[in-house]
Amino acid sequence: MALASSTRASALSASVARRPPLSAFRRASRARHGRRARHAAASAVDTVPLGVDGGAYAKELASALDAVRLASELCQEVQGQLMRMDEQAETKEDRSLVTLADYAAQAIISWRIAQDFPDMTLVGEEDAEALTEGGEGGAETLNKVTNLVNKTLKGHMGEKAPTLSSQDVVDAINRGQSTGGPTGKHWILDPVDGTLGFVRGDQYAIALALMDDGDLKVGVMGCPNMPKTGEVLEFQESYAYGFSPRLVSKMLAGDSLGWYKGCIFTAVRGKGAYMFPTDPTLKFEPVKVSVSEAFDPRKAKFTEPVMKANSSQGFTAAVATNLGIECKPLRIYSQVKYGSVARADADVFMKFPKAGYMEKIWDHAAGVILVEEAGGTVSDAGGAPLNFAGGRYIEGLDRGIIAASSALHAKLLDSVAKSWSSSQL
Ligand SMILES: Nc1ncnc2c1ncn2[C@@H]1O[C@H](COP(=O)(O)OS(=O)(=O)O)[C@@H](OP(=O)(O)O)[C@H]1O
Ligand SMILES: [Mg+2]
Ligand SMILES: [Mg+2]
Ligand SMILES: [Mg+2]
Repeated sequence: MALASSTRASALSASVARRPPLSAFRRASRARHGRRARHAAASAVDTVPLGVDGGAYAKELASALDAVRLASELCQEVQGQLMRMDEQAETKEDRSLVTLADYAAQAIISWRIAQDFPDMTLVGEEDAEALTEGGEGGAETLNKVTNLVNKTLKGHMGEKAPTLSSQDVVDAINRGQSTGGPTGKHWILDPVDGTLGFVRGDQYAIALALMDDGDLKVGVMGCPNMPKTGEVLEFQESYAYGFSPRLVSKMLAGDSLGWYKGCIFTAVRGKGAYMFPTDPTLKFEPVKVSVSEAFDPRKAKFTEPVMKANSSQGFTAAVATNLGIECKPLRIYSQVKYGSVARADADVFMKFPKAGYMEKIWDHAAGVILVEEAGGTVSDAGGAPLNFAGGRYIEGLDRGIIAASSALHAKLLDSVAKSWSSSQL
């Protein structure tokens, strides 16, 4: 299967052709979500667990949650195929990995949000160029992506599910080519963040955020392999398969009771951050999540990217030592790292990419609002908040990204400054 470049902007289409009647989606959504559906006037609002308040963004939160649930299910299926070697990852022109799931998750999320917000704009990681200009291989991939999207919709909506054409799927993916900006509402999407973790059977995240007039307002992050119990993250295992007896006993030591892994996080500006199971049939109350309170350097943990190529692990080790942290780093693929800081599995997150690397807004948007709403602070290495309104990249980023509880953030900033000047000597 040959895949062509995904970097050149493709022709855009603002709408998905043959959109099914909204009422069909709403009826199916109600049927699927059973009892709660009777209380809700608007369609997707029934998907939001009781106690999670979307405030002025209730409709956007509901839509985002439904979209991320669809994509989570789809990704789990593809990860299973990858583990069984029925499918394989491909390499984009920038040498990064891409799978059927990256395309299909962007398509299904884009399509789902557009059902509720037909004029929405989306800053998404993927484009469909490799599927439309990749010759026979591209056509074959597009066919598989389309089948995956339709199968997932059918699983959720039953007979009422629309059948999207390949062109619908291409249009939905390419809607993600927006450059965002400081005015109006823009959705920001990483359909599969941590694709390397995804293909290795490990952690990944479906990361969706809404920015309104330059400020992040909503974040929904699906983490289908994230264990409910934080300390389990330290075990280097294949989260896509069953767990080893050692890990299961560790998980059962918590109060998991049927919810061992699979977490969705939601955050709405001013309304807090919550976690509940990815699997909608598990009826657990949403848990309000908060960053770690006290900082005890002997017990503190910091989290960072797995790959040395993505962040300087030597520099972060120096910062951690300066803070007095003794534990080895918790290296996790994807924005699951932000989730682990938000629910206090880790106290600190750091990422220091190579000089010249431009961070993309979809790699951080959902995670940042999640940590902020859990009581934390996220900034660049100079202490400035990240700028999500400057286009597809985080403009003006000073060196790297750090996150911690608001109290610890000041100390962290100080340690970064000290370690930076000594590393320059
Ligand atoms: N050179 C370089 N430096 C820094 N960051 C890079 C680099 N190349 C890629 N990326 C982006 O990193 C995203 C994955 O981040 P992770 O934190 O999951 O990295 S790691 O695999 O744990 O090391 C990854 O996101 P996905 O493509 O969605 O997986 C990339 O956008
Ligand atoms: Mg990628
Ligand atoms: Mg990413
Ligand atoms: Mg991605």
